[in-house]
Amino acid sequence: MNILDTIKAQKLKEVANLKAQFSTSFLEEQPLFNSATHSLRKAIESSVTGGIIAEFKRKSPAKGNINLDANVVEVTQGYANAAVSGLSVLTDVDFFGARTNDFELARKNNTIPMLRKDFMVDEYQIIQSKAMGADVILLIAKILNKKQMQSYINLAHELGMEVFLETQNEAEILDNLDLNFDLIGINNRNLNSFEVSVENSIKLAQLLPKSSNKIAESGINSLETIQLLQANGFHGFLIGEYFMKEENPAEKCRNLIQKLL
Ligand SMILES: O=P(O)(O)OC[C@@H](O)[C@@H](O)c1c[nH]c2ccccc12
Repeated sequence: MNILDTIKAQKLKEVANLKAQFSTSFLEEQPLFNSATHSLRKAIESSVTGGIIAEFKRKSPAKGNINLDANVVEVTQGYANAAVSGLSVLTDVDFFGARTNDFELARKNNTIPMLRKDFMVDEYQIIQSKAMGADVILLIAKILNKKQMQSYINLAHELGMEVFLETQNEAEILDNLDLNFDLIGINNRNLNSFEVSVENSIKLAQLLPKSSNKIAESGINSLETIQLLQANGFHGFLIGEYFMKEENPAEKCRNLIQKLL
């Protein structure tokens, strides 16, 4: 089994356990469930600081341990103070080392748009995302069929959240362009082989309409790469490891943004 199938199988089990513990009406009673959301799309469109979405990630299947002991409040507040457009916070425990309260702690201490980074395979997780205070959910085209994506998008929108659609190849883009997602990410990293190719993302970006909000994801580790991606129509940049591998991730982020100004 490849890694994505392994993660997906694990997620389905995790969701079944959660459903048995917490009903959706319990989730809907959570204080954050009814809180107002913040638009990541608008934050990126109006950004004067480069449209960075900074990620909080302790480890990953691709890179192993990155920064296991990082303090989620310190790092995410530091990112926000560096004037990023949004935060991406991993919530997967098994493969990405998230602690169960990372997202909630980040949410309670930040007001900028927050993307819940996880593998959505069930509507339950969309409701759970809203209860956590997420502004945006991630849908990964590679692990969902079109019917699922459409219904998850509708539900997210009903709950006032935006949808970030992640794609990685030509078919995933062309087959899904008619969906009403809010932001579209092109992942430089193939989630099965872990191979990173910025050139692949640049080529794929040409398939997207001008009006779409294009985000380049993964393996971004230099000012030059961002400038090359900007010149090829990308508006936003999702960056994790480049910041998180430092003892002070927010400082690294601040330094990069200063160079982008
Ligand atoms: O740490 P990087 O290489 O800067 O990548 C960030 C982000 O793109 C990556 O974490 C990611 C992209 N798509 C995902 C889907 C699930 C989990 C994680 C991801």
